[in-house]
Amino acid sequence: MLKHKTIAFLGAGNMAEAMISGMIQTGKVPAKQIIVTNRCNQNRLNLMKEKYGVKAVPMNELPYEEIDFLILAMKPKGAEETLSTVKSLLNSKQVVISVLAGITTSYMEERLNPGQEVIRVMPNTSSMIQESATAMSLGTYAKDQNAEDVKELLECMGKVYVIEEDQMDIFTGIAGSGPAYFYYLMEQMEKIGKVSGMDNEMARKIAAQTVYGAAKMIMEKEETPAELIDNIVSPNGTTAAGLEALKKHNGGEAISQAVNNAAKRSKEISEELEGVLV
Ligand SMILES: NC(=O)C1=CN([C@@H]2O[C@H](COP(=O)(O)OP(=O)(O)OC[C@H]3O[C@@H](n4cnc5c(N)ncnc54)[C@H](OP(=O)(O)O)[C@@H]3O)[C@@H](O)[C@H]2O)C=CC1
Ligand SMILES: O=C(O)[C@@H]1CCC=N1
Repeated sequence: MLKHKTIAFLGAGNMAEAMISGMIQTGKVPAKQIIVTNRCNQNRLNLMKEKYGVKAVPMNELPYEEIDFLILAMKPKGAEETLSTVKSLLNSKQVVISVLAGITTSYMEERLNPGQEVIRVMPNTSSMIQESATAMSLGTYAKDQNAEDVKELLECMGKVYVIEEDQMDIFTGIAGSGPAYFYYLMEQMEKIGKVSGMDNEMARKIAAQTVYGAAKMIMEKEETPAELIDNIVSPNGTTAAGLEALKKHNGGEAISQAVNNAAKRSKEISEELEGVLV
């Protein structure tokens, strides 16, 4: 089905590129069926065209009548203006998909024509290599067939989880922002490796392989994280010493706070844009 769909991105930034990269790699969506636009950065559009073979056009040349799925991929603060612009350009068969943090389906529905299908999505930048953990929540009017097609589209970018929209903030805290926490962690590992005399490229690869292996164990084995930790810890050994330092420096609390703070910010964005004081 996807090969007959035309998908347009309003926004040509990091997230749009990661999603396009994932889509193209599967071969399920022909590059010529993908259109990308932005407000002003022509260099960026040229790059998307050259790198992925997609169509890249100025905003005023976007062929709305050809579009099946319109993906909003600009910053959340641009949502209001964009929705009011596209409202009169869309027909009732087109689906609006938003990847914007904090923008709720009801926010979109209130600003579009009655009955317009909307789907809220939260991918992450690992879409680039088809390893995103992506959430989707359906708006009031999303039809089953379109929801299935959008899920198939998102599966080009990795794993997809259909969730209730009230879980979207916490999902954003864990998975939308999550890659950044692991990059941060790996950056610290690389730094300390370097301080101890290790080549930093080598330390980076070693840290990444370690995180990758640990993630793969969780994905492929039945054991819980606690059981997997148990398999590593020797009494009075190196891991016990490492974990003791993590606990002493509130490592667990730091992670919880990071996720919570991101989730809180997602909720705040919704409230700010709805005009509710926070
Ligand atoms: N980066 C990430 O990891 C994730 C991001 N998101 C969401 O994705 C969205 C985009 O983030 P990201 O790609 O990182 O941001 P970027 O700043 O990299 O890209 C934003 C893009 O939107 C364009 N743009 C801005 N305003 C408009 C507009 N009104 N109409 C069309 N295009 C516009 C910009 O170009 P120009 O200025 O030329 O218009 C630019 O190409 C955000 O809403 C974010 O919440 C969601 C999940 C993960
Ligand atoms: O930082 C942000 O707001 C966006 C949403 C999730 C990841 N990046």
